[in-house]
Amino acid sequence: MIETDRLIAPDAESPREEALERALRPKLLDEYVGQEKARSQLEIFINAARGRSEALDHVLLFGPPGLGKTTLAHIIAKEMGVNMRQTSGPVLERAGDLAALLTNLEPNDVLFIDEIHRLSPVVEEILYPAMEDYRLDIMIGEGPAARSVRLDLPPFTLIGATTRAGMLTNPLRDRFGIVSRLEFYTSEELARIVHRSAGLLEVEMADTGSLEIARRSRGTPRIANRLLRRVRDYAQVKANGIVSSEIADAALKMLDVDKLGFDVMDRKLLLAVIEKFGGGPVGLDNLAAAIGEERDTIEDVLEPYLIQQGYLMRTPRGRIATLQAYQHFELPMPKHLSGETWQE
Ligand SMILES: Nc1ncnc2c1ncn2[C@@H]1O[C@H](COP(=O)(O)OP(=O)(O)OP(=O)(O)O)[C@@H](O)[C@H]1O
Ligand SMILES: [Mg+2]
Repeated sequence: MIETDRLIAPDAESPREEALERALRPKLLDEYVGQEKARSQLEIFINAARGRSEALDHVLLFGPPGLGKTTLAHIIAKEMGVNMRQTSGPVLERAGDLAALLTNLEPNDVLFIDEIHRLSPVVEEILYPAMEDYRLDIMIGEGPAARSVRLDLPPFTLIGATTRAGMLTNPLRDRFGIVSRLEFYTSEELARIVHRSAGLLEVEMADTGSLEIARRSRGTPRIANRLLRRVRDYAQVKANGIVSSEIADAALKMLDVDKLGFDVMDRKLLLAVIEKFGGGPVGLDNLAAAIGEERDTIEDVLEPYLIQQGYLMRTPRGRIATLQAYQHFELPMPKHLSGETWQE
């Protein structure tokens, strides 16, 4: 029944999982759990824009995979009462691809560009005047016959999503009026999400069961929903389908997700820093080679949660395992960590 090789990988892997996710996706701002800051800001801006019958200002959503960027983009369009067109950075190869999308928008529509840090420079160039003045400047023809044509666009809202705000060029970032950073969710928030999803999936769930799943979901709704589905299978076969905290715990143990929600890859990374590199500092390339993972996967997917939870530190000289990491694995602490005021 396990459909992915990394159970807690925060990116959606199969088309089947994407379909399942769509079914669980909240549709309105009120159903969107957590992210208080982003939500309360958006609520005001959306109401104001609607009140003036204007397009909402351009929105940049950033944060690790699976925290709800795509979900929020859909919600914004829905709350604005407009259509949403969706594309992604790598798909827009030529200026004409973007022009085709933009010229088809209705007034105040949303254009959602996922992975916006991967736009090609030529596409980015024509996006600037489109965002700023709702204007397209495109070249038609080649050589001496080439001429520039200007097209007026209807007012629209660009929503960009990225896991890598740092990779956006400054001119692009500056053109977003609303910038929202999504944060990892607390266990209580994730428990609410699990509870809601369990209702939609018609899983019988004890509150203690949702909390057990929530605690082990790496702060990420996508992982929480995925673990819920696996736990449901287990409960169905082993326990009349009712998910108690004991059942959740047993299922997650079987799936090799530990008490902190770390899976095989998390443990491999932390143990490599500790055992192969003496606790660090170790550079990203060396670490990637040691555990056989891509640099990008380490930076985008594995590290953010380990850093946020205080198991790993990112320093100018490389990654360092913290005291907590040694304690988690019950390993003897190196001297430099046993003192109280250890400094890098
Ligand atoms: N705030 C939330 N409340 C309830 N469910 C949520 C919330 N955020 C995300 N989810 C659930 O998590 C799933 C993944 O969210 P989403 O696809 O929006 O993540 P993402 O940030 O776009 O990820 P990626 O970076 O991989 O594109 C959604 O299908 C949805 O069911
Ligand atoms: Mg997404």
